[in-house]
Amino acid sequence: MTFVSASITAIFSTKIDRDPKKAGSYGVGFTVDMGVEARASEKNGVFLNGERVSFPTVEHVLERLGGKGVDLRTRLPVSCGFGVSGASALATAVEISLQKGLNLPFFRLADIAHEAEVVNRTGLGDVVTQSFGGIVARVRPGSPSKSRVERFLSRAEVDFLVLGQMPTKEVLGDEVKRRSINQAGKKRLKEFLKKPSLENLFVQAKKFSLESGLADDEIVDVIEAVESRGGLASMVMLGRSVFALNGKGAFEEFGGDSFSARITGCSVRL
Ligand SMILES: Nc1ncnc2c1ncn2[C@@H]1O[C@H](COP(=O)(O)OP(=O)(O)O)[C@@H](O)[C@H]1O
Ligand SMILES: CC(C)(COP(=O)(O)O)[C@@H](O)C(=O)O
Repeated sequence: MTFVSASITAIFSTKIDRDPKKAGSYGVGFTVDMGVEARASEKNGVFLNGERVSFPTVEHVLERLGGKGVDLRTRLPVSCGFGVSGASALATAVEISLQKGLNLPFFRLADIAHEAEVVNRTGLGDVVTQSFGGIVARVRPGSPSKSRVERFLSRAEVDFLVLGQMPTKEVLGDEVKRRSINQAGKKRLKEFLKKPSLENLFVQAKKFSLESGLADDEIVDVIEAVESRGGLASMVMLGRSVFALNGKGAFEEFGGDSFSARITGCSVRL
């Protein structure tokens, strides 16, 4: 079994390129001790929590490595900003390599998972965050082997509230949205790096979610409710979800599913 952490993006700006190795994103995200477990399978195709699904990002990895099938398990919601697609792609790449005795270097597998994400527009920087682990600032975009990151370790429990899905493909395909995302994302990454504390991550992330236009009224209401009780909160990119420090009490007055997870520096486990 291979486990790969969820990746929660707080701030990002896109770098689109025809070459998947050069495409990616700048930004800041973090990994937690919840994620996706993958097991190589003799059955053809992708199974998610026991059900056969269409998952082109993972199918891309299977094809590239000559794998038959994979059984994925997760308690995380899909398409809600937790980088389930990136975790699934990376965990599948590691599993298939082990099953087939390919002995490929880790960063070769990570680059294949990144390529699968970029080609299918299900993510840009998640696999980079997941390859390194912790609080990861992506200062040079691209595939894991080409990117450059600043990595910070932090001990914290983060609360999450999931209000709904936001298909990554649609947002990344919208040029107008991309323009405001990129403008805000570059600025907020710079401001985070000036003081790379967990608290400043929340401050800059909230500004990013407002300036980029990605946070809707309900998301803003949740963030403000957490703050009014003395916590910190921002929006999970890209999903209708919120992450918070001391958010549990405030979450109770809203619908949606909530759970908590710890930040981890160890994002890939066998
Ligand atoms: N039940 C499902 N609901 C939504 N997407 C699914 C489901 N099963 C598999 N998928 C695949 O998962 C991908 C989710 O990718 P993405 O929108 O990037 O979400 P995430 O934030 O979880 O990475 C979809 O593009 C789709 O191909
Ligand atoms: C924010 C996003 C572009 C998408 O993230 P997700 O919806 O979780 O796949 C991510 O890949 C990033 O570059 O930081």
